[in-house]
This record gives sequence, structure tokens and C-alpha cells, in this order.
Amino acid sequence: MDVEQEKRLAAEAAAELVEDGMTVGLGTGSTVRYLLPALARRRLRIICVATSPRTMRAASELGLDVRPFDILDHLDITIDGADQIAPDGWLVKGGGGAHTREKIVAAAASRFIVIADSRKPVDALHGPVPLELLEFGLPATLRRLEPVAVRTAPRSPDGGILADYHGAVEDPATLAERLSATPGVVGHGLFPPRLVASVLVGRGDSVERRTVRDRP
Ligand SMILES: O=C(CO)[C@H](O)[C@H](O)COP(=O)(O)O
Repeated sequence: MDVEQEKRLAAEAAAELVEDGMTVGLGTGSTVRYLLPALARRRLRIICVATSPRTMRAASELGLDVRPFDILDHLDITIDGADQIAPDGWLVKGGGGAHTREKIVAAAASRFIVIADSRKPVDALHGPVPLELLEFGLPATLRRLEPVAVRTAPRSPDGGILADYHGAVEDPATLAERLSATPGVVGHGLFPPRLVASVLVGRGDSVERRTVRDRP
């Protein structure tokens, strides 16, 4: 298995879904790194928003038109990677710590396309689930979230503290609800299937495509 080739194939297939005139959300991570040159090569007239300073820099260097996400209120398409993809379309994201912005950008898009190599589909989601936490009251928040570990990583671009929930993920919907309802949790890496339009997985020399949700 050539994982890098699988990432590249999935990313290039996703780049083909972008059309002239679209507003495009750009994810974060090593799979998205293959998306950016593939998009730039198409020389489309598109406006992009980035989910991290890393992606913003890389996309701008390739000549993509990246704007701050404080003017647009809707995107045509967002393309991003994932850490785990369940058969029913639930995702775990945030290995790179960008999950809070990634969820905002995914939710703002008519179509959210997930790109991944063949290691990412799983039979059932498992921990760790990435978290972004507010500094205020951190010990109390952590106590409510046990078992949890704070990352030794820089803060998110929005000042949040990155951590990982290490408990079981038997029912993603129930856990997502619990995490969202915990005071001090700014964001978590469980993404529900209703956000996901389709999943493109590079497997060997080809790309498997799965529709999760039809266009709204
Ligand atoms: O959620 C993410 C970053 O916060 C990434 O999309 C996820 O970690 C997958 O990354 P990669 O494409 O490097 O495997």
C-alpha cells in the first residue's frame, strides 16, 4: 500500500469536483497538501477559505485566492481529510488540531467532501477524540471529561487548548452531544454524517467514492 499515492489520488479526484466561480473551503493535513497543487493547476476562478494558518500559507504560495472567513457566509464546497471514517459516515477529525475551524467550514458548505487514504475507514470509531478547550476553568473542564489528556502542542489559532478524549466511542451521537454540552468545550472532533456529502478514499491505484448525504 502506497499511502502517499492514495492520498494524492483522493485529493486529485476531489479537485475535479471544483468548478469555476465556486467558493471553496480548504481543510488541513497531509491529504489536503495534495489537494492544493491539484486545485492550483486547474487555474479556476475560485475564492477559498482556509481552516488553518498552515493551509492558508500553502494555498496562497500556490497562487490560490484565499480570503478571511469573515466576509462569506456560505461555501459551495469544502474538501478536507479525516482521521477515522465510520461506515455510517461519522468522522473523527482534528489530528492536526484544526477541528473547530474545520467543522465551521464544513458546516458552511453545500457539499463537504472527505478525502482519505485506505487506512482511514474503520468498522467503529474509537478514541482519541480531539477537543478544543477554553483556558478558563480548565481543571474543572478536564475533570468532567475524564479520561482526557492535554496535548503538548501550541494552542489553536483561536487560543483554545488542544486535548484528546480517550474514553470509549460506543455511540458517537451520544458522545458528541455530551461533549458539546460540557461547559468549557469549544469544539470536538466528532463530525456527524449529516455534514458529509461524500467520501473519496484512495485504495491502491483507484478511488472509492461513497455518497453519505445527497445534495441539500
Ligand atoms: O482533522 C484534521 C486536522 O485537524 C485532518 O484532516 C486529519 O487529521 C487528517 O489528516 P491527514 O490528512 O494528515 O491524515
